[in-house]
Amino acid sequence: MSEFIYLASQSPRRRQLLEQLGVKHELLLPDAHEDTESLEEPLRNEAPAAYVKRVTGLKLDAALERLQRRGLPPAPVLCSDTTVARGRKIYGKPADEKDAARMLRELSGATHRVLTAVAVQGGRKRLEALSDSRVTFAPMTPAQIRAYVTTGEPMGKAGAYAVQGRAAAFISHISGSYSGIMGLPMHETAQLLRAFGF
Ligand SMILES: Cc1cn([C@H]2C[C@H](O)[C@@H](COP(=O)(O)OP(=O)(O)OP(=O)(O)O)O2)c(=O)[nH]c1=O
Repeated sequence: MSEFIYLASQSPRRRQLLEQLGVKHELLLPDAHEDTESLEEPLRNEAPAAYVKRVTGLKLDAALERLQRRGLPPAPVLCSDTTVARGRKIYGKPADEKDAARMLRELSGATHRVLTAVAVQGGRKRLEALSDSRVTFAPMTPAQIRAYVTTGEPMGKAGAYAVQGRAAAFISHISGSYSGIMGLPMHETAQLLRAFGF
């Protein structure tokens, strides 16, 4: 039985949340030449839940390949992906500030879903979980959206906001998993890791 897991994620939120669970982990980050962006391209008409699960699987495949290539000691590998969705529309990480403002305009005054898939593989065993939450944004004025985008917080975040940051001021209601919205659902992750003996 392994003493630690590999966290294959560049997200500081995921690292922080895994630390909160008290699980010993090492980062398994991509090489400079690895193309991680293209893994996150949605297929045409792909439903959000199918999308987030598929991307998580691709991240995990890439991470396992990396582990082999580097000849690192074996241990379970954990990957995750978060996406925001309204109906079938998928909101990933904004390309730039303009894109962030567009997303926030569309999310303002409405309820959307935040889906986070987690997958762990150890040996040949692969287990997956999906966290599905709902977040309601109060109406935001154009000036509020501009000011929020200027903080830089939306960049690198699905749906162009951070529940754990200043966007909290605009969130009137949440149902589901706060940690899942932030990027790693603690309950589901703990359950998966328990199945690997943690
Ligand atoms: C909705 C929301 C997302 N996010 C973040 C979590 C994820 O880091 C990011 C979604 O992008 P992801 O593609 O899920 O993850 P990532 O590219 O940051 O990291 P990696 O693929 O290496 O694991 O959005 C928040 O921090 N707060 C929020 O409220």
